[in-house]
Amino acid sequence: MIEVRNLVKSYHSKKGIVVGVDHVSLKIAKGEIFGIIGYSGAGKSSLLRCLNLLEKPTSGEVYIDQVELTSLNKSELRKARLKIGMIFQHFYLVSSKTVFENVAFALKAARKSKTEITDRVLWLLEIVGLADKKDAFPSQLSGGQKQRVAIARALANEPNVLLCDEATSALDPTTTKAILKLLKKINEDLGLTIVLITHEMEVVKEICDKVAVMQSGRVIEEGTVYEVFANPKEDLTKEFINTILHFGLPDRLIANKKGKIVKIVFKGEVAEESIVSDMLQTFKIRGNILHGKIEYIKEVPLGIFIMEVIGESIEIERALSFIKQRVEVLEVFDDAA
Ligand SMILES: Nc1ncnc2c1ncn2[C@@H]1O[C@H](COP(=O)(O)OP(=O)(O)OP(=O)(O)O)[C@@H](O)[C@H]1O
Repeated sequence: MIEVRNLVKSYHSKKGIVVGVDHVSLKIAKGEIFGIIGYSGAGKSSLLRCLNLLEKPTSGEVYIDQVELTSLNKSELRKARLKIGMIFQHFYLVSSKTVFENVAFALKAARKSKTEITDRVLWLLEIVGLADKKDAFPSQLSGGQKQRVAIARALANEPNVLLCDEATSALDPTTTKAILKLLKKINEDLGLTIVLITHEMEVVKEICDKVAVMQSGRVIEEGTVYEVFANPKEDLTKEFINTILHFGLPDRLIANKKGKIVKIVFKGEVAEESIVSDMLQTFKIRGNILHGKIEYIKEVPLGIFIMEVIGESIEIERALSFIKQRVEVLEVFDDAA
């Protein structure tokens, strides 16, 4: 339902031309929550803003529901944009207007009747859990409540797509969780496609179905969140995953290792089986678990273990091939973790 083909966005700056987005192609299915992760300057905002043409792409195409946005005239684009909601890190509420008026404003622009507006605003405030704050002003709200108002406003015109620009980056971890839960609920209840950009892997793990990793304007890795967590290919992706799985080993352990250090990833139900203990009983080896964790990504278990396997080389080889037949990812570290 969203497709980006060969998108380029470059800027003219004093230092010359800066390429924000460098030939990106992506497909995002209807009803999906799609995360785009990257460090500052990777091109996430530029890409997101090209999806509703807040930024005009330098070249390439943007399709939303088969409509190519860059080919629309001004009034067609205005109409198309009503179906693409957007929320931001800093909320951008109008401080002189109440919560009700902030949400109603978006509907007034779409020329709805007064009763229609009242009914819809009250319904939206109910959805975001702020019915009791309708007469409050933004200054009287917490950050999480402000973002809820912004979400209600973004949903005012029944969009099919919601773009989230670092929507939880200004919030504390508990409020972040609550806002992500609300986004998930909206995604499920209203069938909304959500594209979010973030620099936090936790946000991706919490609600995204798919993720694209950006670096220097390019998408360097892409896939389902589960697969990317289970088997990251690029160093940057591994770095992001490490921020929540913390699998770095102390240098001291690596320097003093007696056997082989291996990383074993168990996917799905395999994570709950006793493969490691079977291996230890079957072969003449000893194993020290250095790190072990079972993560649940959308309730599907993903087990990641790092262990030192000690014994005769031939026995270690046999043990590892035993494991290899039962799991999809087995990495052997010789000198580094
Ligand atoms: N209006 C602009 N003029 C000049 N260069 C820009 C402009 N907007 C973005 N850039 C440059 O494009 C590149 C990508 O920026 P972008 O803001 O899209 O990255 P980002 O991943 O969203 O980072 P951040 O999270 O810091 O916003 C950067 O090198 C940035 O300096």
